[in-house]
Amino acid sequence: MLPFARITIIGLGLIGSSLARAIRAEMPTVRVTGHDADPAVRDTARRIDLCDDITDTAGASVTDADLVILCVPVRAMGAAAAELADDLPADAIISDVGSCKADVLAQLVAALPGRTIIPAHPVAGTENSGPEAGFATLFKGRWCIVTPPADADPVAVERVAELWRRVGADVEMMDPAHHDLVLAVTSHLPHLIAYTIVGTASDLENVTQSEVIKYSAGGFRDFTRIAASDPTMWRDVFLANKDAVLEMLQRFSEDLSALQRAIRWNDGDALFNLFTHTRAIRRSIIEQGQDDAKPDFGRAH
Ligand SMILES: NC(=O)C1=CN([C@@H]2O[C@H](COP(=O)(O)OP(=O)(O)OC[C@H]3O[C@@H](n4cnc5c(N)ncnc54)[C@H](O)[C@@H]3O)[C@@H](O)[C@H]2O)C=CC1
Ligand SMILES: O=C(O)C(=O)Cc1ccc(O)cc1
Repeated sequence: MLPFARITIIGLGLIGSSLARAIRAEMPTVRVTGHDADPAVRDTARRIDLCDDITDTAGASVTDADLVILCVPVRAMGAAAAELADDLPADAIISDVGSCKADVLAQLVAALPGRTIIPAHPVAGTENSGPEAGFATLFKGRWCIVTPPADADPVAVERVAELWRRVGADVEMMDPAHHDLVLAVTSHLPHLIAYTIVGTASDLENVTQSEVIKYSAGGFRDFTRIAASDPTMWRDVFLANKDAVLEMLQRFSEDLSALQRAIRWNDGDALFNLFTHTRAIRRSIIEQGQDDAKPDFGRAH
């Protein structure tokens, strides 16, 4: 049985539009309604026939929904939820796709007290944004981490999990705070490092911009892809997951200082031992057949 019959998607960018496409591809009888705060995004969504219906107000999009999924930047979640609160049916489940979970849960609980809130995070994406960047297969073979509050209704949790399985994701359950720590080191810190290194390279006085572009082979080129990610989305992630990111950044800075010291003092053994260890980690990921599908969130499209 289908987990939901009428799904509303709020925010029709990369993730919202991918979800709309995936639901229509995998569950064609489900009615998909969309809303976005940006009129230009609504126009595009109508032109590309993204949903069965696109509404001009958030309230009109949820009146008969049995699931509402918020796909807006993480610091906009509370405002987006508040806007539809008065029109949300009593038995509707509300979920989201935000990249960090504890702060978003707090926003949703404050905006929708007493409602059934089952947050989730599809660990799948690209550096692109907007309704035309989405694609139906984005979630296939990717993790979706569901982070229900401690007292969540297990039936509601299972329905949300089943939705994500239907669009191809492998579902895991996690505590929101633990999710935020794990993702701080596996996703948020790598983005921060990419933004930093691309900024550093572009600021150098004695290396020209054209040299940076011309010789951006290998590693640096990968960093430029990540550093092209959406500024609004990532500003919000770092501010909403501040504590976990700062904790991981502290550890990273200490490890970077240790490497700096090893280079300064010609400690080849320290460098060799670390690089041997990290190579073994990559190889064990590949042996488990997960190099493309799970831990590396950055599959290029
Ligand atoms: N981009 C990625 O790779 C991934 C993003 N996420 C999460 O998904 C969410 C959406 O990200 P993207 O789709 O990439 O962003 P996006 O920038 O492509 O789309 C966001 C959309 O939300 C709309 N919006 C903003 N505030 C709104 C409001 N109050 N009401 C209605 N619409 C509003 C914007 O107009 C925009 O069209 C974020 O919370 C992000 O953390 C999760 C996994 C991967
Ligand atoms: O494009 C990439 O490399 C990503 O890392 C995509 C991504 C961005 C944010 C998420 O919360 C999950 C996945």
